[in-house]
Amino acid sequence: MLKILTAEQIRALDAHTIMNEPITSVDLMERAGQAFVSWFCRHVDVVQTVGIICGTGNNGGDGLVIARLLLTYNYKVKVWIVRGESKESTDFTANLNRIATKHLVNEISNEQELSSSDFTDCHVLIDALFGTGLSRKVVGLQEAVIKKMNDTTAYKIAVDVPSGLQIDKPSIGTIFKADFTLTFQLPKLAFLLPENFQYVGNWQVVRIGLDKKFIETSDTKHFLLEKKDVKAILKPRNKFDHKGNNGKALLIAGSYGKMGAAILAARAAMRTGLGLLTTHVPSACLTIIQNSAPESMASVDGHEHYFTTTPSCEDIDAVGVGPGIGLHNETKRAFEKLLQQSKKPLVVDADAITLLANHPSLLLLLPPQSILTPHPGEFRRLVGDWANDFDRLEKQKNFSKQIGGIVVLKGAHTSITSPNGKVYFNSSGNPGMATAGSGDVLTGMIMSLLAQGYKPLDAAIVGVFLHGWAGDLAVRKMGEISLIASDIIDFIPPAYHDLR
Ligand SMILES: NC(=O)C1=CN([C@@H]2O[C@H](COP(=O)(O)OP(=O)(O)OC[C@H]3O[C@@H](n4cnc5c(N)ncnc54)[C@H](O)[C@@H]3O)[C@@H](O)[C@H]2O)[C@@H](O)CC1
Ligand SMILES: [K+]
Repeated sequence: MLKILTAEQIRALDAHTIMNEPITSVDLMERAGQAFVSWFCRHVDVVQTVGIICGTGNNGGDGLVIARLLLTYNYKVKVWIVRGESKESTDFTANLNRIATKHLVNEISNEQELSSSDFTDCHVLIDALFGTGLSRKVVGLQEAVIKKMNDTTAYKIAVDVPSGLQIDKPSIGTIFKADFTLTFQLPKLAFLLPENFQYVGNWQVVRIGLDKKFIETSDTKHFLLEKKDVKAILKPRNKFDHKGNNGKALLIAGSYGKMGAAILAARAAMRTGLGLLTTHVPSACLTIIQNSAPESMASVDGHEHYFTTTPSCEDIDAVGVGPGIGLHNETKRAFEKLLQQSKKPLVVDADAITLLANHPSLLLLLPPQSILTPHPGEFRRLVGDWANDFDRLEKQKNFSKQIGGIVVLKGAHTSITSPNGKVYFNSSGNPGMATAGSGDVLTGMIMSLLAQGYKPLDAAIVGVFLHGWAGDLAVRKMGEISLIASDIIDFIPPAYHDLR
């Protein structure tokens, strides 16, 4: 699990590494520059002209290291130093002195120099204006430089952080729009929020050897999940296992015309390793579920077309409710009865979430540790609108606390919040998974894991990561455009295989 630290914590981490490794700050800067260049040389052809725009702080210092190293690898490099009110940092100055080919370095100290600076013949632009030291909105000359960079057609790469982006709070003003951000040592919170994708682009972490112990002891509530975290949670199968001890689940899903949701969730639950599944369906839909998910038993509702009669949860390890059930009054009443009789955590999705939003008194009936899996639209119905994605995250944390349960807010980097305020961001998955039924598959998977005895938070973490990983395997064969929800189910087995 990668910890996500604030800008202040990262500054302390840098300082601690310099003191304790020990390493001089200029050598640490060299290491950061080398890490950047090692990635760069593997991804950018040497025939490309590279423009590097540097501030006069340490981010700019990184830019100068990168310039010097790229020159040794025979890239055609042009450097622009943007001068503002801030003084040169010591390591910036040291690295400026190390550049032998001074004629490649241009200065931008005023609007006039900016207008005569031509970035247009650069194939690649590297932004080293501001990094984690940004403390306020970018204005004046620096803002004009960022705008000019954004206006070019060059492939844009940010060093550590796109200039103008605050890493741990909402940003205002002009921000560099990177196609790619190579960030040092740890992921940054802002990178995980949808509103910042336009600035951060795709991103990757490169390690620069910052102090591991300091990171381990740093306090944070934000984490990025890695494959090895999920591997560590997975339970092995036992030689003497039988279907009875691999979990019994009850899925309440589907209605007339929306049976696909039930089928996808049921099939995903079985592929995720469930022992026994009962799917509760309207009477007119019995044949559909029996034909499409033969591994599931069926429980038949009193109504032909939608959920009205609450099945018994006795002897059931986990219940999943919501996909495709609709919003009828009788469905609301049956759902309410289900909540009243449930003693164990439930997995609540889709229409069941909308019922909770439409009838907030139902929230009080949710068993503790229940898992809600809203998409942003459903989440908005639950908590109202948000001012920005940091605010959305706060609302998600507060809502988890309020219901004493786990909220899985779906999207790229799905966030999983637990009542103790911790947030786990997913690192698997791809845009191909933004397709009808993908959420139903996730519900089936999480319900399956919960029934198999995973703790609710673990069921959510494993379910979300495995779902994304299956999607990542599926996309290689199917492509982003053609991928459909059933493909995700088909790739659960190799995804499990990869994680074992
Ligand atoms: N400190 C270290 O040991 C290391 C730092 N590294 C690099 O250093 C960066 C952080 O460097 P700095 O702390 O020097 O800060 P930056 O280089 O991000 O910013 C430089 C300075 O600009 C000023 N400033 C902030 N916001 C401004 C604004 N809106 N308009 C005008 N001026 C503004 C501040 O005085 C700030 O210190 C990291 O992002 C990373 O790239 C790396 O070299 C790794 C090691
Ligand atoms: K930058």
